[in-house]
Amino acid sequence: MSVEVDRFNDSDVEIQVEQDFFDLAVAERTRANAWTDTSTWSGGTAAERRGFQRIRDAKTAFSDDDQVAHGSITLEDGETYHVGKLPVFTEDRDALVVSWQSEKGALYNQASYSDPRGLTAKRAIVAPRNKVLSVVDTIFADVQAKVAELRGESKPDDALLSSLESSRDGSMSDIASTIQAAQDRIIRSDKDQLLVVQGGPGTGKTAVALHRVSWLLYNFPEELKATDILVVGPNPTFTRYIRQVLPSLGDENVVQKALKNLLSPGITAVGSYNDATAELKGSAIMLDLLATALDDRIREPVDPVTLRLRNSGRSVDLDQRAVSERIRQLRSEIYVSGRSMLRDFLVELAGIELKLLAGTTAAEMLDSKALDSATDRMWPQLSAQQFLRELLGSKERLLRAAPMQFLAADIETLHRPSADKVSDEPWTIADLALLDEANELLRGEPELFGHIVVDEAQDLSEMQLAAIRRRSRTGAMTIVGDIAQSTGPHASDDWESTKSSLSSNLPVNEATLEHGYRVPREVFEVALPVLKVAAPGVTPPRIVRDSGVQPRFTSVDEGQFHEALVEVIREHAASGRSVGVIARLEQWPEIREELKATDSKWGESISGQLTSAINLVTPEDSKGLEFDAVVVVDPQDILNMPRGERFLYIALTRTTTFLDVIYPSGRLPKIFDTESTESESSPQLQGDMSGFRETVTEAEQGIEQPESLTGSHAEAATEPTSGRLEETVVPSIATPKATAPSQSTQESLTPPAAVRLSGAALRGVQSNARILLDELVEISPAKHWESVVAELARLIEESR
Ligand SMILES: Nc1ncnc2c1ncn2[C@@H]1O[C@H](COP(=O)(O)OP(=O)(O)OP(=O)(O)O)[C@@H](O)[C@H]1O
Repeated sequence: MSVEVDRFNDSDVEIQVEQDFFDLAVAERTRANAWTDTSTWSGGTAAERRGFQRIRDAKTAFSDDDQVAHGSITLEDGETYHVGKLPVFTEDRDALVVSWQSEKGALYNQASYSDPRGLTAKRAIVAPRNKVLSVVDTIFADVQAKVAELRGESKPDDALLSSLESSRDGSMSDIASTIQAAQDRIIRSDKDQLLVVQGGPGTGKTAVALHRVSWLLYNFPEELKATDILVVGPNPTFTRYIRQVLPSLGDENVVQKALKNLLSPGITAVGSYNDATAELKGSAIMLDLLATALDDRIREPVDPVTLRLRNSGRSVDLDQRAVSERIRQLRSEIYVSGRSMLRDFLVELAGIELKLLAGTTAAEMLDSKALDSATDRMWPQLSAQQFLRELLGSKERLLRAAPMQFLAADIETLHRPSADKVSDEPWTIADLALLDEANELLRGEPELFGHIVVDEAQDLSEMQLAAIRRRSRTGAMTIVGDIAQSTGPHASDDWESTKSSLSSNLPVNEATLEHGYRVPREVFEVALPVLKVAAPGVTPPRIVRDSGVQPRFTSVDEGQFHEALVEVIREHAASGRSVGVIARLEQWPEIREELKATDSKWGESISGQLTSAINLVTPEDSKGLEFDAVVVVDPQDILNMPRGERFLYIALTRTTTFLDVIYPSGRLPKIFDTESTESESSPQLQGDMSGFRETVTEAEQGIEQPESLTGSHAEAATEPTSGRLEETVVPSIATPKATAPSQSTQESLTPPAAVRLSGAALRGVQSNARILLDELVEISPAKHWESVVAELARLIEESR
């Protein structure tokens, strides 16, 4: 049996020891940064050489203020190693700090309750700008690890908790210092595979995928350069949101692109969701249609081919059969090369016919414009846009190219009148993948990458997956997403079609991330009934933390809706929170008006730019993003979208702490009905918090009506209500489903006032105590509970 105990080791001695170490390491790092040439050094292990190389490459990525190490590990033999983002060596090439990507550095994140990986302890070090403020020691001893192992759970440590509770500023940060063991296994799994990672909202899929990129670059420098890796995101807003993570790990120059910019750079798509056309255009059957349609543009001549000669009224006739024969040979070539070879052949044939005088060439004698037009008549010069426009604009062309399985109705679905000019063509998101395929048929392979990461991959059509697959050199990819958040016209209920669209001869593996880090328990309880309807087959994430803040539901009279909404938004912004206001685009004009009227500044997801304060976000754009506070505007409106339940689930799970749901009076969707949802409990939530989930009895239910909107979440946090929804009514219209405070088990664990623990320390104690309590309750009959209580008291005392 083993137990993990977190100790806040605030002793001055320990802090001074660490400070001395930090001073030395910072000095060595500065000295190493002054080197201009490390190439002459060829000694040491491969890992050390990579370390040196990395120091040189990362010079621009790290400032002197960057924390030189985020923790340390102590091995069973007593050796201690500090772990940081960048290795640091002394002049004698001793490693002072090992990189988190190295084998030794990995142990810091890999060690867990059930598997300490040969560590006796690890220490998290808080040292902003390299000034050591505190250290937290995790001691791996026998009893508690066994408890955790039996429960199959991982308890968030304090470093993780404080990272999760830190406020967000509109762009994602790295997690190198708090990677969890299960995440670490995915980050370091085999390079040569197609790896699909499924995980609920906030389980760290994006973070894991990006850290995997960093790990690959560190460990396979010969095979993978930063420019060999492609990270594909769902839209430019998301790409902007994540773009700082890799540079903050020292990895600049990785290509990070939104799908539409990858497929057809420079073309603005006027996207359409969920219509039959998008669905058909996304299906793999379009691959056949496009190939046949392009081939159909190549015509064999029915008469001799006549070419005019330069500066004379004369021409030369070429044998129609010879030209046709050559065209048949060239059809299998890439389109543009085939055309160029045909043109060369016409010149060659003309040379034979013309019986050239010595010193002259056929190319000189032929009129080049006439030669081009003759070639064009058989093999037209086409851009991808021209080809697709002419195909979609002609039922005859579509009909000739249609594969067997096509119905007449499919032709109608695809057909659309062409715009007057190619540049005016109203391309849709679905067209971009068709243009990409057309480009490949016309010009051959696009730029290839050694490893491709795709985020939010659950929404991709077969055509989009084909476009990604063709950019992969070997098929090695990391694909992350959540089936429950799959919403487009290609929404699927499993990963099978994704795997088969992307597969190569490399192994295909699927991994799952189970723990939800972003969303606190209070919020997930609200999202859970929505998930059950949105994706009944999907297992909910195991939520790792409570925030102590209850979600707030606010009903407002129609006439005052936007005024009240903006008041809620401004309340969050005034507290320095990043705010995501998730509303359908149709609602935006009125929200904008009201924000303007109150002199507020805000960012908009449709422009791709988020701010660290107020942001207007569409449900579609909200995928992958997160904020300190989320305001969901008129949930019924979101439910009315196609796949509305999934969009609502996504919207509700974007917050790290505060959730406001605001709706016009009488429009609270039934899905939030507390009575119908309260009776169904979540096995996952129970699994995580058994014995601690607050249940609301009939007697406890009541109508709580705070007086005005000024009641804040912060107040709710200091005086926790155990009801599921905190409901605010503006103006004073009664809403039926609010609940009154009840005594929660969490409250009963609060230590006496004399024990002064920081918030994170207290939660650490409570969390340890909970695990132990559950375990003891399970194995002890009720008469032994006295000893359980004594054990709790001891734990609290020990953690002071
Ligand atoms: N080990 C960790 N340490 C610290 N923070 C973490 C850890 N794992 C995840 N997080 C944080 O949790 C949040 C959610 O992570 P991320 O965006 O990667 O989740 P996701 O699974 O991609 O979510 P979604 O499905 O909603 O896009 C981020 O703020 C991330 O930094």
